[in-house]
Amino acid sequence: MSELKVTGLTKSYGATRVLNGVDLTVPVGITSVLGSSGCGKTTLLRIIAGFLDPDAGSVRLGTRALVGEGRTVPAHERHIGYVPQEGALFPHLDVRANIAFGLPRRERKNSKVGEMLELVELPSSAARRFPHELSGGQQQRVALARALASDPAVVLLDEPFSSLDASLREDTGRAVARALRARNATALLVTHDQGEALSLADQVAVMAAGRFLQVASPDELYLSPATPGVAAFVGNAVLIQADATGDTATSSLGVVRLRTPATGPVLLAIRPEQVQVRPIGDATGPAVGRVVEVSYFGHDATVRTSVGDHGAVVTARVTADGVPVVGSRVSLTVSGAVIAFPAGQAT
Ligand SMILES: Nc1ncnc2c1ncn2[C@@H]1O[C@H](COP(=O)(O)OP(=O)(O)OP(=O)(O)O)[C@@H](O)[C@H]1O
Repeated sequence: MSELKVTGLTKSYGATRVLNGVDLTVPVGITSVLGSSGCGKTTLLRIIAGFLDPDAGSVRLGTRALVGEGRTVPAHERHIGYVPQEGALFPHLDVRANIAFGLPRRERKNSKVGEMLELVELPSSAARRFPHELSGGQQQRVALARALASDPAVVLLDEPFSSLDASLREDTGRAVARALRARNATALLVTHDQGEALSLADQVAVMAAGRFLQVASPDELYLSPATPGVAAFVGNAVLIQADATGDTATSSLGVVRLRTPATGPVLLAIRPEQVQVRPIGDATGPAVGRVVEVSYFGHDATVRTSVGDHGAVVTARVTADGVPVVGSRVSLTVSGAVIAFPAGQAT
């Protein structure tokens, strides 16, 4: 499959600008576009697929311009597979006919359908079933099989797991990623779920307000966020003002160790797993907070506490046996080295 390159894409709906000069290179592998609702992810995919024209900019596939540079290739000539959120399958056709739909007549033979079912880890017996006889996860696997059957140059997946429940979402996501990798696909996976983006993709592009804040591998994105906004969005860091003097900074959570030395006003990005919560009196730490909300997940829980005179809310992740009561006062300590951004850096 080929590399997809998007350059300077701009798109407005009426007076509202939705894409603001977007640049992105999608190499072979899985690239995830991660962003909150309404930031322009689907608009980007629809332009790449050819369902929508940009106001400016270009999309290239390998050496071929798909749009921009004076030409517009129609959607059906772009060799792009599209997997939408849900409801992609034709309800009156069985799985075999759904998968074969995009194939030239001479290729609509059993072996190709069987090969695609095997690729997406469905039994060959699924071929005779109709979409309403499949689970949501199985339907999405068939939708991917249909998109891949015609050997597209690029596969676009628009929140393909968002209608599935949590456990099915994880299993289906892994199966889809395995199938894409087995085909050596160039895939663009749109999601607003950071866990999905970080766990499935080779490259993650974080989008906000019609532009990319950072494009990096999952671990680089998590460990070295480019801006406070990326740190807050990926990994749910709390941003706290502090005063840095070299290796440490003084904040409302006490003196914390910095990942890289800094001097003067900084914005700390503190992740929930870095905040230790203990009952007051049990080795009280440098800061005291009041528990305002607890979300219990079983394997762990997140505890939101209000700290200091201005009531800054700090989130901590605690083990299931260490969950404090809402309204109680707790001692807070930050462990490990913390990421610091210069105060005033754009988000
Ligand atoms: N055809 C349209 N006409 C006018 N505004 C539109 C149109 N399509 C989308 N928008 C607006 O453009 C913005 C971006 O929409 P888009 O669907 O690209 O976002 P998204 O990131 O995919 O959101 P979601 O995750 O909720 O699907 C939104 O504010 C949306 O309301």
